[in-house]
Amino acid sequence: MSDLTPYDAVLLLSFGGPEKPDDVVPFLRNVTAGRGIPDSRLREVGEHYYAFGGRSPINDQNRALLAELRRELDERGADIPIVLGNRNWEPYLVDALRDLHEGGARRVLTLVTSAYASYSGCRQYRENIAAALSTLAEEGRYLEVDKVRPYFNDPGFVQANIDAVVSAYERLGVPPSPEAPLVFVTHSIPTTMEVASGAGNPASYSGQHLDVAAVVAARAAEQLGAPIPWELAYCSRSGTAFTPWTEPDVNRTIAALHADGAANVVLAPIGFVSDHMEVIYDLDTEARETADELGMPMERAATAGTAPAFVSGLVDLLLERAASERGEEPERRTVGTLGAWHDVCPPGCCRLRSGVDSGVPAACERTDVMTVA
Ligand SMILES: CC1=C(CCC(=O)O)c2cc3nc(cc4[nH]c(cc5[nH]c(cc1n2)c(C)c5CCC(=O)O)c(CCC(=O)O)c4C)C(CCC(=O)O)=C3C
Ligand SMILES: [Fe+2]
Repeated sequence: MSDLTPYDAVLLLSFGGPEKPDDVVPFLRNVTAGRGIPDSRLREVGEHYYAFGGRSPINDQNRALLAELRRELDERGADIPIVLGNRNWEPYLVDALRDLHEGGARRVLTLVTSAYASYSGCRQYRENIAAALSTLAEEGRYLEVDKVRPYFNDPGFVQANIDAVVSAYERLGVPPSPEAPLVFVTHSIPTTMEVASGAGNPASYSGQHLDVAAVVAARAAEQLGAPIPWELAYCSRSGTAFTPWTEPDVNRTIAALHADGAANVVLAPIGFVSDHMEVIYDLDTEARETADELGMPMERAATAGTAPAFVSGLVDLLLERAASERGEEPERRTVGTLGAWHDVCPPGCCRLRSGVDSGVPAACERTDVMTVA
């Protein structure tokens, strides 16, 4: 019998995506909320979605992950509700929390579908939680919500990525070498966000990826029996050309490797937890076109998705956090050199810009305020 006390519900919190063409503009209006971008521009931004029938695979992938988490919790005898809530689409976060409250939940543990710590993957979700809690408080519904620490260096998540890289080389049929290097890929972010992600933390967003990449490459190399030359590249840059974002772009990296004599390439999207739009468009469509034009056979490694090692690692993290809240000292398992991230973010953690307090309230953060009884 696994104990998730003091929690009485688990929330899987994600980005959300459109399910049909008519959803695309309203979805993008949510993503870009408050920036007043005209619908005509949103339809252009939505081209990737329309090219896939107006449907993102992300919601199906989250429902599949939810089902696997449910199965794993049942298997361990953890009788606790688990539901899905999204930042930008149905089921919306606020509705998911309201349903949980209606069902009697008062203390909720959240798992976000971002493994790495940055504004996009950490604080922005915590801002969404704070906003939802404030709406619910106006309805007289009070909940306490915690969030599981960033899990990029969780042994389960990393194992799923090691297995995926080994399988990708097996499909490629060419062992790793300078002729068949490995490119780890993640989401590009503005460099201001990258700098802010490292403030007060053991590593920035890109530093976290480099640490995971080193472990994945070393362990996969052991299994494949050859060292793996690797690099970290980025995809899905947006914003204007005047704003610097983390580089190099994956297409540029593929071309540079080709120029240096690589005849094949393996892409490993370690920055994403499932094969959503950024993966199927930016990698399986765009990067594949780049590799095809260069005549380079390319294999794209799977994302963690619903790999048993990943799912089991996530449930370990839920149990770990519950134990910590009960005042126990559970083992905080990690791989790599960085160690376990904080359970509760320090004030100012993962800001949009370093040193700039946006004034937007964020939940799951230490208040560092003395309360007088
Ligand atoms: C680091 C990061 C992750 C990885 C961590 C994680 O997995 O959470 C991520 C995930 C995702 N990003 C997604 C989609 C979008 N991201 C956008 C815009 C942006 N992302 C950013 C960063 C990230 N984003 C940033 C700095 C922006 C620009 C500022 C802004 O606009 O906030 C835009 C707006 C249009 C555009 O600018 O291109 C869209 C539509 C989807 C859904 C995919 C689907 O539907 O399958 C997912 C999972
Ligand atoms: Fe954070």
